[in-house]
Amino acid sequence: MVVFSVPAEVAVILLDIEGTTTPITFVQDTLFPYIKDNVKEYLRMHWEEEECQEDVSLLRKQAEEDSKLDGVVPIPLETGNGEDEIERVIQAVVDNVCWQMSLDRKTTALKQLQGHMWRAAYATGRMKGEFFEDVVPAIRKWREAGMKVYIYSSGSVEAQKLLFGYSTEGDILELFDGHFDTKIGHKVESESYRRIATSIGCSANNILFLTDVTREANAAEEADMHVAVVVRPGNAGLTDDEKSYYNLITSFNELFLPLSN
Ligand SMILES: CSCCC(=O)C(=O)COP(=O)(O)O
Ligand SMILES: [Mg+2]
Repeated sequence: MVVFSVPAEVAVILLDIEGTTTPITFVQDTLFPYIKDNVKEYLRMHWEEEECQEDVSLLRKQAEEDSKLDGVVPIPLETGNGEDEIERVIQAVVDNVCWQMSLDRKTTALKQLQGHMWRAAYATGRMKGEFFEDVVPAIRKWREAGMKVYIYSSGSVEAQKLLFGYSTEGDILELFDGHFDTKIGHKVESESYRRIATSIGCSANNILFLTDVTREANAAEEADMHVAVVVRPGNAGLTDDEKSYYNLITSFNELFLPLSN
């Protein structure tokens, strides 16, 4: 087993979700199809609610920002409250969501709606968050060794809390000291990682970030975080240059903590 020795200055482990704690297949085959299959019904049921209208406004604003992109679906304002008019706007929202999902976009607007939609699926037991088998035991060990553990995912904080709160391992939210999503900034921008360090109250070099995406690893490294790239079944392949540049781990068990020396 290859071992990555965590530098002594690291006191915080920051984790990505998809491709790091959780198989990409769970996201692609369970979480995302639920959205595509249920978005129209969800919008019809919740249309009059404030939360739903806030989600739609955010999606509309995002569509305006995306107006130059190929295939973008604009979301018109309702010009009345007749059933046909509401149905016309709902259809535009559905088409916009499906367009964004076809590109696996990580916009805050899309992720916010998804988080709200998954609430019912988790609460009724229709879905349970899944993790690679090494994940939960390793996090428990890190915490016993005094590490703080945070999540940083494109999935909204609400979606993250559902995944860890309703999981195959039960409610494991207590294992985390906090959560970050794209409200702090996008995962490929180094400024996001600086803000996370400030928010946690430590230096960036006190943090080790684990992710499957090298553009995210690169941004974190630029902000002075330590990084390791997680190689899991089903993740995108890495180039030879990436394989030789980054510290790679295939399981959280490959992290060797300074306190366990
Ligand atoms: C609770 S996260 C749901 C998965 C998701 O929507 C997503 O975008 C995951 O992205 P990540 O940044 O964790 O790779
Ligand atoms: Mg990921």
